[in-house]
Amino acid sequence: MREVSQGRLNEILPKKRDLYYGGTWHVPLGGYSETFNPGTGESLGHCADANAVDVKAAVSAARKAFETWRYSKPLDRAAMLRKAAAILRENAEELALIDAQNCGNPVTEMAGDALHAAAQIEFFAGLVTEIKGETIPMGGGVTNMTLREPLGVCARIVAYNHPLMFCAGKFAAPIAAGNTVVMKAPPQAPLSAVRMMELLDGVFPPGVLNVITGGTPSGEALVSHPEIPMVTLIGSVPTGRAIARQAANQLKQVILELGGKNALIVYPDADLEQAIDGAVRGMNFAWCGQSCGSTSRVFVHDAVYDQVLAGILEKVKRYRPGIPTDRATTMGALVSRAHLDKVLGYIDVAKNEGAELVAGGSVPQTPELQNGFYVEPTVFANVTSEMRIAREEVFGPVLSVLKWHDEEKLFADVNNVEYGLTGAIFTKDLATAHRAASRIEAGFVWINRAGPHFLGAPYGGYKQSGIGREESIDELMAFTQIKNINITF
Ligand SMILES: NC(=O)c1ccc[n+]([C@@H]2O[C@H](COP(=O)([O-])OP(=O)(O)OC[C@H]3O[C@@H](n4cnc5c(N)ncnc54)[C@H](O)[C@@H]3O)[C@@H](O)[C@H]2O)c1
Repeated sequence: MREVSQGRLNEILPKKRDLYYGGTWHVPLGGYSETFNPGTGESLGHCADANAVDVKAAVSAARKAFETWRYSKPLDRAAMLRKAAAILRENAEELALIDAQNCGNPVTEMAGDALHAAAQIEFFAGLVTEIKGETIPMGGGVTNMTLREPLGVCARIVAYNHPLMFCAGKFAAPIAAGNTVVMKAPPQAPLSAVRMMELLDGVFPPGVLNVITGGTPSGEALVSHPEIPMVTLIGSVPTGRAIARQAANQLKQVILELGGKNALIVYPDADLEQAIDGAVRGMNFAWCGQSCGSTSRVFVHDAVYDQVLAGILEKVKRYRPGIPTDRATTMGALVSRAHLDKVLGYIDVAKNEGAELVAGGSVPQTPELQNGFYVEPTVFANVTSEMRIAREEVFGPVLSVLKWHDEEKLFADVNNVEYGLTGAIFTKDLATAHRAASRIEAGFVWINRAGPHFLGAPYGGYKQSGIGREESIDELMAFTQIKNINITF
C-alpha cells in the first residue's frame, strides 16, 4: 500500500472530472456540479452531472462491449478482476484520503474500504467457474441441460456512506458473470469513483466497466433505459420503492439493499462487557452512524439496564468528532448540511417525545470544526418503542436504549418497525440465542457481536430493508439467467 502525506491532500484528488464510458473520458452534456468536503465545508471542485443523453451514450458503450464480453473466457475475466483488485490495494491509502475529504468518514476507518472492495473483487474472481448449470438424463438418449448466461448491461446505483467500497466492490459480481456495468457513484461523494477509473483505465476492455456521476435524474435515466435488464440499489427505502416502480414498467430485475432500524438485544445472562462493546461498535459512531446495519435500538433487560447504560456512556467517550483526514480522528462528519439538519431534527423530536438525552445531542463547539457538519455521539435512555426515534432510520450517531422485561413484548417491539436488515443478540445461553435469532425479523443476525460483514455470507434485508442478497454467491448468481437446452440425438 502506497503511503500519502497529509500535505498532498489536494494533489491526490482526481484530475479527471468527466464521465468514463466506452474505455475513455467524455465531457458531460449535463454539465458539472460542485462537490464539497463535509469536514471543512470547502469546495473540492466540480464533477460531471450526467443527464439522460449521457446515460444513453454510456449504456450504448456498455451494450456494445457486452456482445464480446459475454463470450469471454471466465478465467480471463477473473485475471482482469484480480488485476483491478491489486491496483485498488496498492492505492488504498490515497483512495481513503479522497473519501475522507469527500464523504466525511475518518481516514483511519476508510483505509479498510479499498481493501474490503479488493477482497470482494477477488472473491468473485475466484467464483467464475462456479457459474455452472445442471443436467437431467431424460431417457431415450435425450439430455437436458441448463446454462447460466449473463443478463446484459447492469446498472448499479450506490449510496454515499462508503463511496469507494460500493463503487469498486459492486462491479465485481456482474462483470465476473459476463455482464457489463454502468456504475452510478453517489452525488454527495463522487470523487473516489472517478479516481478509481483513472487508476483502472485499460484494465478491462472498453465498455465493460463504465462509471458515471450525477444525481437522481441520472439514476432515473438508468432505471428507465430499455437496454438495462437489471438495476441494483444501495440506498434508502423511498428510493428503493421508486426504482422498483420504474423497473416494473419493463419487468427489470432488481436487487435492493436498503435502510434499517436494527435491534440489539441484551439478555440478563449476557457477558455485559461484550454487550456494551457490541452496542457501541454496532452503532458505527466512527462514521456518524451512517451505516444501514447500525444497531440503533438497544433493548436491555431491566435487571442489567443501569449497568449496560453506564457502560455504553463510558465507551461512547472514545468517539470525538474531528477533521476526517486527520489520522487521530475517531469520529467524522455527517455528509451534508441538509443531513446534519435532519439528524438534529430527530434529536429534537426525541427530546419532545420524552426520551432522556444522556450523551451528546449537540453540534461540537470546537473552533476548527465550525464549518463542517458535525454532531456529538448521542445516546437517549428510557426510549419507548412508540417514539419516532425508535421507529425511523436517523442515519446519524444517535443510539436509543430501551428497557425490556417480558420476552413476548420484546419481540413484538423489536419487529414492530417496517425495516428488517440486521439484529444482534447478547446471551451466554445457546438455546436463548437460537430462540431469539429465529424470532427477529431480519436478514442478518449476529450473536455476541455486532457490526462486521463476512465475505461469502449473504447480506440483505427482510421486509422494507430490501430484496436480494449480496456479498456471497447469491449476488453472483443474481447476475445470470437460466437457459435450458434439450438435446436429442
Ligand atoms: N442495505 C445496505 O446494504 C445499505 C448500505 C448502505 C446504505 N444503505 C442505505 O442508504 C441510505 C443512505 O444513502 P443515500 O442517502 O445516499 O440514499 P438515497 O436513496 O438517497 O440515494 C442512493 C442512490 O440512489 C440514487 N437515486 C436517488 N433517487 C433515485 C431514483 N429515483 N432513481 C434512481 N436513482 C436514484 C442517488 O443518486 C444515490 O446514488 C440509508 O437508508 C441507508 O440505510 C443501505
